[in-house]
Amino acid sequence: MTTPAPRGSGPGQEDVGPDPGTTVAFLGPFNSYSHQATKIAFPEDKWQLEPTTTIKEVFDRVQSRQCAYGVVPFENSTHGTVTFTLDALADRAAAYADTLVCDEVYLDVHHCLLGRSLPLSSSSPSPSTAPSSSSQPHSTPPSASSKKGTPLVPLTHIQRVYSHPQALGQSAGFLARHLARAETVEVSSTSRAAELAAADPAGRSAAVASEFAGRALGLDVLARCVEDREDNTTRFFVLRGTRDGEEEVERTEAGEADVYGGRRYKSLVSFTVPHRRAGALADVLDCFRARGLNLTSISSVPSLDAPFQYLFFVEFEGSKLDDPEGRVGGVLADLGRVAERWRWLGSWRNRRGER
Ligand SMILES: O=C(O)C(=O)C[C@]1(C(=O)O)C=C[C@@H](O)C=C1
Repeated sequence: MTTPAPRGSGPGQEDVGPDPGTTVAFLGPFNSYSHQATKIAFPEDKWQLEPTTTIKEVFDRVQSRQCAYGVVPFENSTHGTVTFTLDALADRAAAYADTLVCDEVYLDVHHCLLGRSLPLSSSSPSPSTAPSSSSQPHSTPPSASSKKGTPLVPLTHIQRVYSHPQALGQSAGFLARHLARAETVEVSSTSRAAELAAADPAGRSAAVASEFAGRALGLDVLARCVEDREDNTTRFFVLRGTRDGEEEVERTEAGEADVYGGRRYKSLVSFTVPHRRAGALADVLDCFRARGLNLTSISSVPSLDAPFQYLFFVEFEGSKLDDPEGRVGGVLADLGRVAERWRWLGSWRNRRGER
C-alpha cells in the first residue's frame, strides 16, 4: 500500500474546508521562509495552510491531529541546526510520541535588507550610527547598483535591524561590514521583522527578510542577497502524526527499483548512551558502519537528565519501511542493545538535489 504523500497528492485534496485532513501548520506569519517552503510541498489550491507563532505550536497541532501535516525549519547550510526544532524532536516530556518526520523540503534562501531608503522624519541621520561603506548618493536608483550584498542606498539612518536569529546569523558578515553600530534585535520570524521595520514611524529600522515579505508591506529593498554565502539553503522537515494500521512512509512506486541502494530515503533516530562508559557513542555509530548505512547528519542537545549529558540525533540513508535487505531494521535492533534509550523519528524520501 502506498501512503499518500504531501506535494498535492494527499488525502482530501479536493476539499479545502476546515477538515483537519487538509490543513498544514507552518511557522508564520505568512511570507516567512517557512511559508515559502510549505507552498512547495503543499500547493495552496489543495491545502489549507495555517501559520503558527512558534515551532513548538507546529508540533502541538500535528500531535493533536488539529493539522494533518506541519512544516518546520531543521537546518541551514550556513548557520547550522534550528535549536527549537531539535528541542521539540528531543521530546523530553514525551509530548510528541505520535509525531514523525515524513518528508523534507530544500529552499534556497536569499535575504534582503528591507526598510526605508530615507528616514521618514525630516531630521538628519543619527550621529550614533556608523557611516555606510556605500558611497552612492541617495538619489541613485536601486537598479544602478544591484551588486549582491552591497547596499543600494546609504544606510546611515538605520539604527536597528530586526530578524530571526537564523537570518541574522546567515547575514553576520554583511551586518558587520555595513551596519556595525546598528542594534540587532532577534524576533520570531523574518516576516515579523519586516512588519516591525514597516511599523517604525521614523523609518530608522530595517529587517533581514525575503523580498517577498518586503513587497507585501511596501518596504524598500536597501540591499539584496545579504547572506554571507551564495549557496545559503534551509532544509525543512514535514511532520505528520502516526496512523494506526497503516504503513508509515511513502514507498517506492510499485515496480520502481531502489536503484540508489537505500539513498532514495533518509531516516532519523535519537538516542542517549551511558555517559560514563568510554566508547559508548562510538559503539552506536559503529552499528551504522557495520551495516553500510551512510550517515547524513549528526547533532546533539542537552538531555536534561543531568548537566552536560546529551541526547544525540543521527540521520542516515535508508528507510525503515522500504528495507529489502533488512539493514535499517537491523540497525534499529542494534540500537535497542547498544543505546541507553532510543527512538525512530521517521523515514522519508531524500529530496536533496531535486531542485
Ligand atoms: O523566519 C522565517 O522566515 C522562517 O521561516 C524561519 C527560518 C529558520 O528558522 O531557519 C527559516 C529559514 C531561514 O533560514 C531563516 C529563518
